[in-house]
Amino acid sequence: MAPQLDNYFATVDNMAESFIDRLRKAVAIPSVSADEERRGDVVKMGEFLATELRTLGAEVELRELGKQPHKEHLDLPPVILARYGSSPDKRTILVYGHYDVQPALKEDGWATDPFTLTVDDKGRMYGRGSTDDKGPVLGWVNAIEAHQKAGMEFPVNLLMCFEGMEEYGSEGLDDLIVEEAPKFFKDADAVCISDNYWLGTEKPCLTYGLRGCNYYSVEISGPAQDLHSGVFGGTAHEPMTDLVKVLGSLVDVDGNIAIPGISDLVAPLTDEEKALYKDIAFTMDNLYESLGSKTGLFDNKERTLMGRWRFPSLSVHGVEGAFSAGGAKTVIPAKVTGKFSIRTVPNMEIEAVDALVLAHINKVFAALGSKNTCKPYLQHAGKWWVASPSHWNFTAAGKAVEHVWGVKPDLTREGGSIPVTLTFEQATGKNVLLLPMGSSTDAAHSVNEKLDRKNYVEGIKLLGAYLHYVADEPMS
Ligand SMILES: C[C@H](N)C(=O)N[C@@H](Cc1c[nH]cn1)C(=O)O
Ligand SMILES: [Zn+2]
Ligand SMILES: [Zn+2]
Repeated sequence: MAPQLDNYFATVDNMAESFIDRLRKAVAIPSVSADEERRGDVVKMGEFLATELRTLGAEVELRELGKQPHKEHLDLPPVILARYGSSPDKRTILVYGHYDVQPALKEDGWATDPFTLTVDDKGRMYGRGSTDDKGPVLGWVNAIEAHQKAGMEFPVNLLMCFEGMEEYGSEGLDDLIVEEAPKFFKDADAVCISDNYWLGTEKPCLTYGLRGCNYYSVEISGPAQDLHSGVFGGTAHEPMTDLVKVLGSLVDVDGNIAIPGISDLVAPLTDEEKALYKDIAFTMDNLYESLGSKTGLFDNKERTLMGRWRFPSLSVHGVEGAFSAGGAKTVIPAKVTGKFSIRTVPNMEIEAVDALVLAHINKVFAALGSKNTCKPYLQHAGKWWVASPSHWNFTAAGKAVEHVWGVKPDLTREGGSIPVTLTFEQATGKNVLLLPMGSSTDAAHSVNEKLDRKNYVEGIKLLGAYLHYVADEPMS
């Protein structure tokens, strides 16, 4: 019999404004993990979350992780470990999320201040972190509060692990998960992560795979300081010119990775797997809507989905130290650092990819015959993850989606990365489910990131409903 959730749903609807207010407070804390200057705000956001949870009666610990690797002057932000309920008669679900966000500046092209939650007349709630991942993290907090307000018993024991470095490769968290697997996480029966997105705007999904990410810096230096290009142009090897050649050697315009040996690491596509793509509710128009253009690499949905989920990709992100302002400064930058990443898929191992990338860059640079110095290095890495969706954790989530949204969810993989997903699976030995709240048009990591009010409110219902179905599901 389906759990009786009408009271819970009505309470969530009644509390919607206060839940939006909680998100507004969270978005106002610019917890950008990649920005050293914002480290205090990342800590503040962790403390905000801890206070919200304590107020609701959860037991909360702030775990320090020590210094940030390669940046020893910086303390890593704390991991929030929390427990709500400890009944031996209930199942225990471990949820993970992150309270840090990607960088955001108004001048990047935001229509509104990125750290002021701005709700438009269509219920689109704009703000950095709204969908990635403050909305979903607060979804768990809100689900606890709505149960209390509704006078309903919470259906499971909830363990929570919220980190503040996910957008910077989850520095330090792997070790904590491994250490706590037999301690704080020992009662967990399954794991749930809400930190990805639907494929489109209408149909919810459950996600059973993620790509990994090897993130690189290539530092090229030569002159002792920036130079006047009129005085020194034509007399010295220029770091930026070298870097453009190196970056240009990595990938072609059709998205093919040009590093020798990379494609040999990719697991071959089977006929069985190929057949999965046609039934997924996704159209080329979904892609164009998310892109805001028609500049897709492929003209059909199957190949597009494969490009996102099951083949690697290489993206060039930026150049530190290069002239980037408006105007026409005639400078030769003395030192430039190119940033690029490779999204990895089965069976690409971090170390194997790394060896090929470094060998390729060193070879390309050597062939330039430049007297500058080139230093490529792996900045951070996370492994890909693919799980089995044939588990009661997924069955319960599927029923919850049908109850809340009235439709069976698609089973999807995700092109992005959540580095600790595999660690949770391996360290706890439990099934991991990704249960997204936001949609394909949310523009995570981009300008004008948003979460639709409907996805937030129904998402809070969904997280709560999932826990009820989990409580009812027979162990398989
Ligand atoms: C999918 C998740 N919400 C996310 O955005 N993950 C980041 C994590 C990351 C950062 N560096 C490497 N991985 C992403 O996929 O970019
Ligand atoms: Zn993100
Ligand atoms: Zn995220």
